Amino acid sequence: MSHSERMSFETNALLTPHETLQMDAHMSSSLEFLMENAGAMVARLIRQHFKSCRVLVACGPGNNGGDGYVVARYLQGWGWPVSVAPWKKPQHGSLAARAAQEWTGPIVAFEAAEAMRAELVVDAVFGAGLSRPLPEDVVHFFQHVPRCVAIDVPSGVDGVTGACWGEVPQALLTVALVRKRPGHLLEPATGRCGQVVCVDIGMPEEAFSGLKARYWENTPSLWPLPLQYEQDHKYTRGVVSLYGGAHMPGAARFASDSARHTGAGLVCVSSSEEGAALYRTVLPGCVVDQKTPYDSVKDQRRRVWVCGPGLTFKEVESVLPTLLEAQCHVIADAGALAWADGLPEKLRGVKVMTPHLGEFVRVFGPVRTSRLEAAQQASKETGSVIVLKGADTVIAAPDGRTAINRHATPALATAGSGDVLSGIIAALCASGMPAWEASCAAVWIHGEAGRQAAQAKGGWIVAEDLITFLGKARHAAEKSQKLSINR
Ligand SMILES: NC(=O)C1=CN([C@@H]2O[C@H](COP(=O)(O)OP(=O)(O)OC[C@H]3O[C@@H](n4cnc5c(N)ncnc54)[C@H](O)[C@@H]3O)[C@@H](O)[C@H]2O)[C@H](O)CC1
Ligand SMILES: [K+]
Repeated sequence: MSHSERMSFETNALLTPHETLQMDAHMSSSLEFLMENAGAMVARLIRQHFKSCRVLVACGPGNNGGDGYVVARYLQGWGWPVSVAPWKKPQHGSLAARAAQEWTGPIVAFEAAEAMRAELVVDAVFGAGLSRPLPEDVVHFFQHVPRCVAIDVPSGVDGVTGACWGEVPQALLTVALVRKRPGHLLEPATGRCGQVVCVDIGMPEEAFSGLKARYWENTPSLWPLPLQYEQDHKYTRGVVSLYGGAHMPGAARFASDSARHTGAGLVCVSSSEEGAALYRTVLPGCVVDQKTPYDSVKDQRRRVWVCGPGLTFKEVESVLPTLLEAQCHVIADAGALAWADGLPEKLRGVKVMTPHLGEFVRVFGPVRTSRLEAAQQASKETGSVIVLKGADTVIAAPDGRTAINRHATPALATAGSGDVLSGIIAALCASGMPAWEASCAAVWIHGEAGRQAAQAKGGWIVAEDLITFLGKARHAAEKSQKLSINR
C-alpha cells in the first residue's frame, strides 16, 4: 500500500460531492449539528474578513441554502443588518426548511435590485454537486452583486472538474467545508473562488470510514522523499540516462543538469558520434558515450531514461522502442510525444508522460470532458502516469489517484522549463520513488524552484536559473516533511 493510500483523508485530501453525500448519509442523525456548525463557521469567517455591513444571503432550496439561513441568523445575532433572498424555498420538512424556519429576520425578493442594495452577498444558492446549467435568474442576480462570499463553491462550479455551469458568481472568499474540493484548485473555477478557506465543521473521524481518498492537493506530505545517508554512493542515489539528440542539444542539457541538481547520483548521456563530441564539452559532470540504445540497456544500472527533449522523430524512433522493449522506466516528453501523434498506443509501457495541453491533444485527441477527466482517462488507458502541465497541473495515476498542483508560478512559463521537469521526475524515479509519487514530488519541487528563482532574480527567470534552485527546492520539501537531513 502506498503512502498516499495509507493517508486516508489527511488535510490535503480533496472531497468530491459524491463523497460528501456518502459522509452525510453516514452522519444522517448529526446533519443538523453539521449545518449549524457550517453556518456558524462561515459567519465567523465573514466577521474576520469584513467590517459590519448590509448583508444579503442568497439561499437555494438544498442544504447549501440551509447553511445560508444559519449564517444569516449568526450575523444578525452579532448586530449586522441582514436580509435573506430565497431563490426557491426549501422542500417542506427538509433540513434546510428547518433552518429557514429559524430565520425570523427580513426576507426579500431574489432580484438584482436587492443584490445592488447590499454591500456583501453570501452565495448559498447551490453547492458543489450541481449538474445542470445555472438558471438565468441566478446568473442575472449575481451579475449585480458587489462583494460575494461563497459557501462550498460559487454556485455553478462543478466541485470535481472545476468546470463552470455558465457565468458563475465572482467570489472574494469561498468557504470550503471539511476539506477543499478538486474544483477549488482547477481552472476556470479557481479564478472565480477568490481566497479559499477550509473550515472544520465538527465532522467526526468515523464519517470518513469506508471512504478512500482519490484526489489530493499536491503537498510534500503526499510523497516522502528519500533521505541522504552516510553510506550513500552515486548508484544508491540513482542513475538517470538520456539519449542526447544531435540537433537540439540544449534540451538534453537542461534535463541532465536538472536531474543532477535534484540529486541523481549519475547522469549518463548516449548520443551519436557527432552529438557525443558536443555533449562532452557542454556536460562535464555527465558520462557521455556513443553506445546504441541496444547496448546501453544491457547495463542494469541504467533503468531510468528521459526520452524526448530535443529529439527529432527519427531519433525517437531509433531509441524509444528499444527502451520500452527492455522495460526501462521511461519519462516521455516533447519529441517522444510528437512521435506518438494521434497514436497513444505507441507509448504503451512508458512510465510517465509530461504533456502540456497542446501535446496532450496531439496524442490523445480533443478534450471532450475536462482536463482532469481527460488526464485520468488517458492514464487508465495507457497505464502511464500522466502529468498534464499547466497552472493547475494534474498528475493522474492509472489506479485513479490524482493530485492537483497549485505550487507554481507564472515565471515557469519559459523555454526549457519542461525539459527541467522531466529531469527532476527522472532523478526521483531513479532514487526509488514510485512513478506517481516521483511525478508529484517533481512538480512541487519544480514549482518551488521557480518561486525561489523568481524571488531571487526579481521576477523573470530562464531555465538555467531554475536549475540552480533545484537543490534548495528539494530541501524545502524535506523541511516541510520534517525530514530534513540537517534536523
Ligand atoms: N458534509 C458537509 O460538507 C455538509 C455540507 N452541507 C451543505 O450542504 C450542501 C449540499 O447540499 P445539497 O442539498 O446536496 O445540494 P444543494 O444545496 O446544492 O441543493 C441542490 C438543490 O437544488 C435543486 N436544483 C438544482 N438546480 C435546480 C434548477 N435548475 N431548478 C430547480 N432546482 C434545482 C436540486 O434539485 C437540489 O434540491 C453543501 O454545499 C453544504 O453547503 C450541510 O449543511 C452540512 C454537511
Ligand atoms: K454556493
